[in-house]
Amino acid sequence: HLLLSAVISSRGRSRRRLPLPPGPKGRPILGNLLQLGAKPHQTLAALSRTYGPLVKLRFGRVDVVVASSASAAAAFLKTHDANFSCRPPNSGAEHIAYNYQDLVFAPYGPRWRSLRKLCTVHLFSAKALDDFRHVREEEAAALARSLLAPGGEMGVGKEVNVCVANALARVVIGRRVFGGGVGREAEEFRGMVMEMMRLAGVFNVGDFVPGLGWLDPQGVVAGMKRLHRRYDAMLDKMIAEHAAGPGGEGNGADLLSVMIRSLGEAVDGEGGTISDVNVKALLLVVLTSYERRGRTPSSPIHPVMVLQNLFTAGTDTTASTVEWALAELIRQPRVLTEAQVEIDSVVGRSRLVCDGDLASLPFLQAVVKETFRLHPSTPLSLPRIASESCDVAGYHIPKGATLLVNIWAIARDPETWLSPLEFRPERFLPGGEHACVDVKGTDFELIPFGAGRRICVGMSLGIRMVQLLTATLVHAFDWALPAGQSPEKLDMEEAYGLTLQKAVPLKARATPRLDRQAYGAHSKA
Ligand code: HEM
Repeated sequence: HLLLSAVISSRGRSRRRLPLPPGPKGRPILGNLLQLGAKPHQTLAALSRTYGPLVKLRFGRVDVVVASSASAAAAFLKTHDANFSCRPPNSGAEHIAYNYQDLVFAPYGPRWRSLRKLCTVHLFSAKALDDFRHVREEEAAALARSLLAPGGEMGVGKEVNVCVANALARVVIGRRVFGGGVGREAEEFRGMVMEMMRLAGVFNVGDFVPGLGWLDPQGVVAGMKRLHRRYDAMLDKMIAEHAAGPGGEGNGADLLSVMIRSLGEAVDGEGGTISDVNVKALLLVVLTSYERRGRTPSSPIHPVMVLQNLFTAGTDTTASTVEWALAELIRQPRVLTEAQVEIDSVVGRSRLVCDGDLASLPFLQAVVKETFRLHPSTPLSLPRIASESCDVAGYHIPKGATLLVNIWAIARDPETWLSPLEFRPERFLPGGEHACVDVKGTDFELIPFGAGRRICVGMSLGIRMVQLLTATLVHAFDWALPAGQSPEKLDMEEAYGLTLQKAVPLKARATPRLDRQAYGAHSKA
């Protein structure tokens, strides 16, 4: 047996190593970091036009491979997914994610699995989505009512953000967070999430050239530390209010209540159960300030970390997708009218859209898919790391390489998409070129939520929320741009961050188009 292994391994050694994927030459020390520019997803897309769908770069000391076609993405996220199921170390995980103690950055393993399961069962399963549908409907109705208030043009993104944050908060901590709509607190929260996404989107020199980390030339680490303190304070307040008792949904079905109840069964980093954890004591620890940094990977799952993940990953992604959808529809009045006609025919004009209507609105669903295609909220997905070296599509991928999947470029690939830059929902309708394509991680030409083991955990909720809110805005209002702005000239420029914002926030005037009483009622007649 030993002899056999020796023969196999010597054969492995003597086999010629495949070449690395092609890519531009980098500079000394920083490699290709300075070539990324202000919109790395666009720069990387341009590089893939020169070098092909698999490009190799070097950021400081780190090898980076970028996949920019559906088949390259499938090779990594399907064929080799197990080897790419961890995320690379980075300053964000250290300074913001409580030293990797969260769900987004946790190494693939038992702790990650138990966190994911907890969230899936209580928030994102079909049953959980059903149990909380009234929450989404009530918050969508509150959004519609807030838009009724007279007052000229409004920032659509801000309004939607409050709505999404409240809907999420009700299922996660059992209460709304911004009772008063767009106000100081809501603005501050949104600012924090946007700052987090901006900082997390920066390719931080210190992550790639450890020797330069102390200089923090882009100010990323300093910014993250500042932000971390503000986040901490906000989450502590949320948890304290939760612990203070009644006033929330009241039935203890929210995720925080569930987590507090189930902490005793939580799985630690080594795969064992922590059965002797006193839940009450743990909650107390949360409520009094304590040293969170430097916790070892075997520490128990902590509610704060998961809450932070869910609020950060769930609000801006969802809200900015709705903002992009509305901007596209305002730009193309024909498509907006078609969506309104469809919803009117199913819902009428005497009530708002409800969750149960969505399945009967194929055109609206196609509008949402087309928005996810052109404006995926995390254009470079979230990075993965090669746990071992491997061969992909005829190239050698070294161990420790960072994988970036350019889901933005894939969804605009002219090899796959007809008139890729046109907003044309019909492509997803029966008879269209992509009639059977969905966004759920199996059709690699459209993977706004990523794919494979670490696909977005909140995908089911994200899709429902974007559909419901887009449908509500389209059905309940006619939309007009501020005087002097023409729809076809609407600015659609992108501002890069971990999430892709509209560089110029959409401002528009909403005119109600339903019966007055509809804005207070959303149940099926
Ligand atoms: C429009 C909506 C959304 C989009 C486009 C989106 C996109 C993504 C993408 C691309 C990833 C990386 C997947 C990968 O590595 O392959 C991700 C991960 C994640 N998303 Fe989302 N997301 C959305 C909404 C949400 C919501 C509503 C939540 C929760 C409330 C959420 C929570 C997460 C978490 C926790 C992860 C990390 C999962 C892991 O590492 O196991 N997302 N998302």
